[in-house]
Amino acid sequence: MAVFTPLTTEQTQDFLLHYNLGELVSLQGITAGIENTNFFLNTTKGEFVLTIFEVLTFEQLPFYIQLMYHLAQKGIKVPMPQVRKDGELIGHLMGKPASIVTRLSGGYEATPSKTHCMLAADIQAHIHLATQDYPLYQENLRGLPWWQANYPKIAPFLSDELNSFYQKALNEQITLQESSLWKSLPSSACHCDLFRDNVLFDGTYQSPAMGGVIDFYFAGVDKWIFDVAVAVNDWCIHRDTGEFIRPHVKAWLDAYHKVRPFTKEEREVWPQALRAAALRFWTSRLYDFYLPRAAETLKPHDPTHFERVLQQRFTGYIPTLP
Ligand SMILES: Nc1ncnc2c1ncn2[C@@H]1O[C@H](COP(=O)(O)OP(=O)(O)OP(=O)(O)O)[C@@H](O)[C@H]1O
Ligand SMILES: N[C@@H](CCO)C(=O)O
Repeated sequence: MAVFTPLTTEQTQDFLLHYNLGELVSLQGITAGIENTNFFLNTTKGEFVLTIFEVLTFEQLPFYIQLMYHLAQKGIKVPMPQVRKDGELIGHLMGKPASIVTRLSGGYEATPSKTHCMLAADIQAHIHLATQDYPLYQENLRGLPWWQANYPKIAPFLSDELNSFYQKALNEQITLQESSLWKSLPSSACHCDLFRDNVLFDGTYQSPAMGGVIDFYFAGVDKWIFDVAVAVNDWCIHRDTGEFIRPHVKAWLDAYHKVRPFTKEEREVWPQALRAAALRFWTSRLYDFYLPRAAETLKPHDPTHFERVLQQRFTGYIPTLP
């Protein structure tokens, strides 16, 4: 369903000529994604994923692809972009940018246990530490300025009650993110979309092992605490209510803290960071729901889910940081 750009055997073989990856063995379209065309690509040299970028441009891609390369080189389990014979990581295929990365093993876990949370938190903390010396800069393109720019487009679709709720949350973030406290928090290139479907696990449900983190295409420089908030708002909740599953969120925060200890300032802003993370996805989901892209054929994610998560982060249980 989501193979927007099909490829023939010959086109794939021609593209492979730009790499030292051996001969084509098989190519199979992946139907899961909604942004790009992805294929599992097997060659005589190994198993890879070939991506044709449907939305991101050639100029926008280096930040994301080099970031994966930077992390993979440091031994963090993320797809390793393959270097072409011309030394580049990105090429052209069917008039669109395209790359080949290593295929990670495992699958994503729809119902993560405490152990899955600990493994994902551990790799998140290692990613944060490892991007401190990443030289490319791009702010989180789905950060506060994006919410402010796009709220007026969404507002006409919302009830008065939801508009006041949205504005209350947005105003809190404007005050917070202008503060010297927020600006002083540790930051570097973050995944910014570390949801369950972007982490692969090997092993069994009872005894999982980290397969790796995928889909870095919302990555940007942001506060580490925001990235943690994004993750726990997805991994550690009851999906029907948005409430935290307390043992899961505790497991996440403890595992992260063991690798990269939280600071006093982060403890101070934590409840607001959780609301920032909920507002970020409520905004993008409202935007995609009411203002879908012209060519979009797939069902957008449910915005009311993040409305509930945000409500919970104002009135419900907030875990304390270790
Ligand atoms: N390097 C990889 N190794 C193993 N599997 C991968 C890899 N990259 C992608 N996949 C598989 O392809 C699926 C779709 O990939 P991805 O999530 O990146 O799609 P997308 O269209 O780029 O983004 P989105 O999830 O935002 O729609 C994943 O769920 C995963 O199963
Ligand atoms: N994780 C986002 C989708 C973008 O990958 C969401 O659930 O709204």
